[in-house]
Amino acid sequence: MTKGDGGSGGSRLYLITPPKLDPVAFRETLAAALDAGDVACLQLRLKDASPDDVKRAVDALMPVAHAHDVAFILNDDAILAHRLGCDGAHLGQSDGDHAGARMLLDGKILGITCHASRHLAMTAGEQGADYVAFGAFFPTDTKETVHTAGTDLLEWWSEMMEIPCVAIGGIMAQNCAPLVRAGADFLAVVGAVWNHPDGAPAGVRAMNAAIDAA
Ligand SMILES: Cc1ncc(COP(=O)(O)OP(=O)(O)O)c(N)n1
Ligand SMILES: Cc1nc(C(=O)O)sc1CCOP(=O)(O)O
Ligand SMILES: [Mg+2]
Repeated sequence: MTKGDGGSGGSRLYLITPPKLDPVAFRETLAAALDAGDVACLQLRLKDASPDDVKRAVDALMPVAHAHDVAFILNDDAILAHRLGCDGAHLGQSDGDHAGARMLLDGKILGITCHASRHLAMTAGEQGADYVAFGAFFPTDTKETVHTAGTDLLEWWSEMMEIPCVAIGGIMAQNCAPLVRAGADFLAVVGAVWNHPDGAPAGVRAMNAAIDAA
């Protein structure tokens, strides 16, 4: 993950899967979304799935991501990400030992959730995170959120640090401009793409157009 070089503000799209999916049926949906425009990486985020289910999803979806030159990141589990040959893992504050994950994922991507905390972000950077994620920026139906982040955090981080930052939480084409301008390297979205009324490809196009226009 390098600092954004996407749209005018430098942000790129970070796509996260819906929390439940049928891997085989979802292959085509994903391919159509990735055909529609620039996506830097795809995070497989299946909640309450067994390791076997996650493996089936990785086997079905990682080749689609790679065919589109999109990095494939597994949520929540660094050991499984390593075992399944993913390009990296995204870990929250309750998803195990970050320093151990850093060693295991040598040469791979490690992203860490930092909520709205400068302290957590500094610690993640010291532990070798390839990106830090701040959120939630806006209300979201995708997940119950406790923390609220503001654009000051993105400005502070991007002025001070070379490590890329990801903004997440309720981000849509209509509200993303301030995040782009504040220095978010990546905008992570679920609903803006998968719940777009005109379908996921329209969601990807709308997000990229909004990033370019910011
Ligand atoms: C890019 C990105 N940022 C934040 C999160 C949230 O991670 P976490 O706090 O572990 O919560 P869950 O996603 O596991 O519910 C994320 N997944 N991706
Ligand atoms: C998975 C996740 N993590 C968040 C955080 O604040 O850490 S918000 C969130 C949900 C993102 O989905 P949507 O783009 O639909 O709001
Ligand atoms: Mg997690």
